[in-house]
Amino acid sequence: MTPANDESAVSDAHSKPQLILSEDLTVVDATDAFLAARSLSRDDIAGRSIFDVFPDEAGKNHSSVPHAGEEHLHLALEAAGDGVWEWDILGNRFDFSTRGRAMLGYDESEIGNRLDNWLAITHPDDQERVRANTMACMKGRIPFVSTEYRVRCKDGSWKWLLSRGAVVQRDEKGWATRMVGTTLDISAEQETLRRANFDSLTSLPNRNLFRDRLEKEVQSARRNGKTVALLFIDLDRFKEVNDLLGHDAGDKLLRECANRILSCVRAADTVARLGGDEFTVILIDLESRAHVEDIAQKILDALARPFELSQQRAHVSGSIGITLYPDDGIDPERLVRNADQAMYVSKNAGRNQFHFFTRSMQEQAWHRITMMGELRNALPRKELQLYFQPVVELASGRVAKGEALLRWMHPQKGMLLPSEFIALAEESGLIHEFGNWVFMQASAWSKRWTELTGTLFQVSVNASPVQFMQRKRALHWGRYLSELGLAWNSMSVEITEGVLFNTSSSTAEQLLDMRDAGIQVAIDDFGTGYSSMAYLKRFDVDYLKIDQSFVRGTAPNSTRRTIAETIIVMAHKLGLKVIAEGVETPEQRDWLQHAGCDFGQGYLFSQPVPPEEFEQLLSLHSPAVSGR
Ligand SMILES: Nc1nc2c(ncn2[C@@H]2O[C@H](COP(=O)(O)OP(=O)(O)OP(=O)(O)O)[C@@H](O)[C@H]2O)c(=O)[nH]1
Repeated sequence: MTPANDESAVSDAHSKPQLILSEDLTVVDATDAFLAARSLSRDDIAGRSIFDVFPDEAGKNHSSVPHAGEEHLHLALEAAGDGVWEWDILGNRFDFSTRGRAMLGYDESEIGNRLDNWLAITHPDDQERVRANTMACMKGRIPFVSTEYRVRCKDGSWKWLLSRGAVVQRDEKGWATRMVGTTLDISAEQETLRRANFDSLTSLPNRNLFRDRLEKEVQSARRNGKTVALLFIDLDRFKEVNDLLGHDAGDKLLRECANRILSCVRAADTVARLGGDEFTVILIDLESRAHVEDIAQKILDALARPFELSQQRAHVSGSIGITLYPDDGIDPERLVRNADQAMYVSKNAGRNQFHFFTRSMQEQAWHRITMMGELRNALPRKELQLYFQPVVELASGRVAKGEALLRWMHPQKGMLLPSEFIALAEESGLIHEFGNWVFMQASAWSKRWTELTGTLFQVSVNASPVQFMQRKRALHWGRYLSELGLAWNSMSVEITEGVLFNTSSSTAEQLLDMRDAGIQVAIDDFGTGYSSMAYLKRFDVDYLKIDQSFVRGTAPNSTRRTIAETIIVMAHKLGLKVIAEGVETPEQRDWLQHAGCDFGQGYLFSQPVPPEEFEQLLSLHSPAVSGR
């Protein structure tokens, strides 16, 4: 808000001889001092144009030097702004008051007295607007001119000015011969506006301005019967750039991404950064769907080029979701959601690609939202249950351990496997609650079966990488075991190799804490990921679980079996025990036993079963239990 229309400025300034003007140079109020000096009452001036209040002074002659009568006008104008200008069009003379010049750091001797001298220090991007607005006023198309533009100060910086003025004299043919006006420094307001609307890292429009633009483009397309495309872009694996090269390099990459995306679109299109590594593009005046595809592909190609970041080279890619107005939706909110959903489809399909929004995506999204709501209630409604699958010692054939597996007994859909809901639990953060519940339940069963069999009976639980990510949600499982009075190796935790490779300190610390508490660690699905032996040593892992793809359906002498045998030998050399998953036939069991594998798990022995059934299995294989 400028002083001219700031109500508080009116009351604060009553002691000074000031006149308060609105944007169109109408008098809002005046200070008592101002009125007293001119023998005017408030009623004489309030709500009237400045040029009506001072008709005699406004534009009496062409002279660029204000004569005595005009001083009122100048005083009044100067009180309303930081500077007063007067343009004698016939005399080609543009006068800017001392106060106005001082605002920009220039004195009387600097910058000439012609309009072009001032236009020369006007920002090139704003010159045309200044000219066009002034011309409109001169031609009488608008009663007052009001333009925001940038001017270069003496120190080289740019200031945002608001210039308002009017034609105060015309010749007999109606040509404007003289204009006067005021100039305000609005840099501070512009800066506030800029901060509210632009992203400070990339200078692109931020979420705020993006929403605004999308709404405007949709309105304009509605009026003109045009199509708008909205692209949602999320960089792939950008976190790795931050983790490996540092946050500054990540920032640099984001800035470069902004430039690359900008270079793929036209000036009238909008590129915005919503935050993090998320960008959006609004494409207008579309010719065809193929046109959108071309631009999306261009953006993907641009992002896939290597980034040179302070002597280091980085690679990322982008996943893009696209939605069209009006085909997919007419509401901007809806369009953003559509594009976001389509972007997730690109991510899940392998990244570095684009997908258009489809109705079935919307249905899937609804399905996810519904499932998420139901999942939140699963624990309180006691719908979660543990099943157990035996782990058999191959040499003796006895059930040596059990793996706890989570099941969701969905009231309508029946029993759901972890693959159908764990990703949702990870996304919603419910995984922390679920993980703790599983550990506690499984510990209780371990305790019971240890008492029942008379020997320590270890139960393993699966832990998701997400459970290790937040230090503030540390897994206090070791403490829980002591409270239960359970032995240190009553429980083991199965993690995937990815957890070992996670560079975050939280993950490493939590894993080592767990090891310190005596909980054993097994690596699940071994052989399918990075399979680095060095990491196994670093975290003092106890068990390797060979992925079932190396066992189930494999032929004797096949490469898969050779890999499995090699893993067994290497693991033993490192002092690790090996569990083979997916054992389905006696032939596979015999081969594994021959290869020196310690334990086996699979349908040959038993499917995962509820705890009561598991207990029966135990009694079949354990003399202590069967003897009771
Ligand atoms: N350098 C930098 N990093 C940021 C900024 N804002 C967010 N981030 C990081 O950007 C990363 C965004 O990660 P995600 O999009 O979740 O993950 P991603 O690694 O890109 O993985 P996918 O999207 O699944 O392919 C997080 O690690 C944030 O910490 C920023 O302004 N500068």
